[in-house]
Amino acid sequence: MTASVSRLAALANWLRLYLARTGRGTRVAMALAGAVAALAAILAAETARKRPKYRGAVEAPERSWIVGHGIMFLTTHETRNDWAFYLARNHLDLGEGHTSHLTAPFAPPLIFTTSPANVEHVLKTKFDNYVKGPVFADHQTQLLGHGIFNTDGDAWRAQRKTSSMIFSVRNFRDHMLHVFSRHARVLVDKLDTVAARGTVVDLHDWFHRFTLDAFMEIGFGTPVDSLQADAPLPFATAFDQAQSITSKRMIMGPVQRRILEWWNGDAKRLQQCIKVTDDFAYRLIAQRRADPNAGNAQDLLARFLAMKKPGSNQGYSDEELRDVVINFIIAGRDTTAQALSWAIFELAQHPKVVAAMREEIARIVPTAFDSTTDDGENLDYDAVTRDLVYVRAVFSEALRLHPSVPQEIKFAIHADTLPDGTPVRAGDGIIWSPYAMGRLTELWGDDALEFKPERWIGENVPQPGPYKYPVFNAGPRTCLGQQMAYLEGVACLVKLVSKFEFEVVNPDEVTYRTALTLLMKNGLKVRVRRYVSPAPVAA
Ligand code: HEM
Repeated sequence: MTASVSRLAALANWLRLYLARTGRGTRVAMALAGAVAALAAILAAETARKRPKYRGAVEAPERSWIVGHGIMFLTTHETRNDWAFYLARNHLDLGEGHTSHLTAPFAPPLIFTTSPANVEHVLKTKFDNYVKGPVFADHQTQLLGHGIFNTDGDAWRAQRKTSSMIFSVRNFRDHMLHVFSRHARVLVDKLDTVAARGTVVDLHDWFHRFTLDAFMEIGFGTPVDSLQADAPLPFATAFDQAQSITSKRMIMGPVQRRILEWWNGDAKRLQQCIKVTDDFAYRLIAQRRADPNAGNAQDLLARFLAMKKPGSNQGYSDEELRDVVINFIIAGRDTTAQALSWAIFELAQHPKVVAAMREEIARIVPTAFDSTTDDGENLDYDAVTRDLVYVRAVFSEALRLHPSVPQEIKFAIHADTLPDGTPVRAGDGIIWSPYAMGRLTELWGDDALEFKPERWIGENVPQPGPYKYPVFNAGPRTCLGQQMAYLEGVACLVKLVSKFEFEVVNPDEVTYRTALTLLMKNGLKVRVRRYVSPAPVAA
């Protein structure tokens, strides 16, 4: 921002000196007016070209003359998800349904929907017609390369097949649960120390370190022990910043984003961040290639190292493995760390929910309250994956209001019609917002904005299904790690809630930073106290 202002000031100063020296004020003013008029005409024509010309295509509100929703896109970046909710709410209140059009000069034409039927159509029924495509690739390739989040077709299928091998029930039960429990134990010990001192900690940062440590072991067979370090790893800081910069591109055309990023310095910042994340990934790959025992390992990277590329006799190159590492760190670290952060944020404001969790934990895994035993290794798999119904509901409910992937986009290959009758042209982008969908009374009832795990529980309570609740995506590209996320999230919540009380010291500052995932912009600063469970009443 400051750089932009000083560039503008320098330009104005140069113009002032030039006019004073040459005495060409009138001619320059006329030329400038002509240039502004020409630019306005180009922008208006470009925006009009993107506008739907057929009946039944309703434009989203908040449209400006000449640039469509362009100004809204730019000015609402910081509050992107709430803007999506506002847009959906406003559109529904106007009686215009769940789907609207967004237009801006040089951006791809976009259809924004919160309709579960439309989401099902895009993610499952017409899966082959809706792809990540070249626009998404233009935005994300710098960071994600050709990893699983940023590919379609055979390249995606091959990566999905290889990576799905680690997500087996046997691996969950015999390996992952123990890894999560062990790293959660480190977190508990650290929290114990700060509870004794009464210091404030940023739990958001600690959760990212916890999930990174666990995933580095599970995914790449390489411990990093970042929870033990005094500060976040430089890699992690660079990674978060790179995500934030690339997510701004979501609604920009290629020319527009290049100019803007050059102007505001993001282009240079992104390059620097990617250098840090790449160095981290390449070091990891070199270590594994040099490890004589790597051949016996069963982790994700080991499987890719041992694999030949589809239709070829060659193994994956370092560049391709770099893409695997970066994509899976986003998948395995960020999403679950953020779900845990938002869950604790909600729990700190809902003591009755915490009491209900403790009641369930006391019934099903009572050893969790015992600080003298290392319950870490002993958490029961069936308890975590099946019996702790209320704790699981807390995790689902936190994700409903705060989905780790708050917004998604796919592009149409061929013209089509959505189930609600909205026509789609070839090349149109379809955006849906799990964040907005999770808050709509039309989908969740009058108490949609309340944090209420009870809504998930009960014999006759229908589960929402993945299209009304597309938090884990759905269809052939459904999240591969959903079960793993619940395993990690529930195990961690059991340990934390049975041992600590959390007071959020910056509740008014807690908000998201617009990025691919739902990072907390100012962290989650908490004061921690040891929870002492009441002594059992003698019968
Ligand atoms: C609360 C936690 C999680 C949430 C909310 C979540 C959500 C999602 C979403 C929305 C997608 C679709 C992204 C897209 O295509 O643009 C996705 C895909 C994926 N997720 Fe997760 N995820 C979570 C945890 C995990 C974990 C722990 C892993 C394990 C590594 C994982 C692995 C994946 C993979 C590999 C894909 C790509 C699937 C494909 O394109 O075929 N996720 N996830």
